[in-house]
Amino acid sequence: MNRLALPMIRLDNLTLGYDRHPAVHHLSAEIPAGALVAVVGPNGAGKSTLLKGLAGELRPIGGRILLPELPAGGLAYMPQRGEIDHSFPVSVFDVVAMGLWHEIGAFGGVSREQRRRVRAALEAVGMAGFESRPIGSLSGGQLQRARFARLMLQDAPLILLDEPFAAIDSRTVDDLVELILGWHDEGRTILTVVHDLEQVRRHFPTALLLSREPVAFGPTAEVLTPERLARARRLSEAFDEHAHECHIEELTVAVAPDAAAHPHAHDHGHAHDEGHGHAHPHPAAHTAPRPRRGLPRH
Ligand SMILES: Nc1ncnc2c1ncn2[C@@H]1O[C@H](COP(=O)(O)OP(=O)(O)OP(=O)(O)O)[C@@H](O)[C@H]1O
Repeated sequence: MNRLALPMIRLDNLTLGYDRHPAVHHLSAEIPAGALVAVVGPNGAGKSTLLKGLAGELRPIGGRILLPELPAGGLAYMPQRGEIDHSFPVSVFDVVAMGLWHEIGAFGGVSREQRRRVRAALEAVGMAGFESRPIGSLSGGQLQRARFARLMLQDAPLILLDEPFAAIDSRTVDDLVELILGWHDEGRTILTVVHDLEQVRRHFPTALLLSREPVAFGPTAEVLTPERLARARRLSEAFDEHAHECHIEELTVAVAPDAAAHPHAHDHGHAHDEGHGHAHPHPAAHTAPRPRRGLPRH
């Protein structure tokens, strides 16, 4: 069977948001296993929110996230880089070794073989010799390399990266892009939030253009057209930040195989395949609680 034919991620009319205010909605898509997808869109488009939902950190307000091919512990998520406490007394080695947590558990020690793997991961990101350095002493680019090393140790088939190239030097960006392309060659499924559209055009075969709803999903050259980018900007400007969940009728029929119920969903013919009988919900996110009320505001 063609490995690329299997959906790694399936979104069914998904709505994600905060305090029941949608941040991104009407999102339906099938992302095949092995895809390398750039998630793009204007500020506030819902890109980070989508990744949080996929990572199980945010429960859907409506619709479903299905990860039919994902083994337990098979998802590695790298959120946006936050501030780090520079007085935090932990070494680069220890931070990177946290990538082995699913093997080691909360109280386990690191074996000789695992130490070797931590060192190999540091070497792969160009950080050999930095093992004993306090994490707080690293530059922004070095810290991002260390975070990539930690992610590598998770050895996950599904990788979610939120703005991994933000505020780092171009040499580091090039190295991190190479690592991502290597993971893609290994057959992993990768979703990366990227702001630089030139980078997306150069390196990412597939793009998902979001603007509070999906604008387009498919081959990058077909997604990043001037018309679609303009539409994304218009949608973003028109979005009502304070709207409650809308089109409740749609949300309650989210699992019905009726593409007409979510017309924005398949801009590039990524039609639903209702035949994946082995699909099981995401362990953390899955189905939304039943919507309580609807205010069809737009
Ligand atoms: N924790 C939160 N609580 C409430 N609202 C939030 C929260 N996080 C994000 N939002 C809102 O959700 C919407 C989508 O935000 P999100 O961070 O997903 O967008 P984004 O596309 O990643 O934006 P950017 O490119 O600026 O990082 C925005 O209106 C944002 O203000």
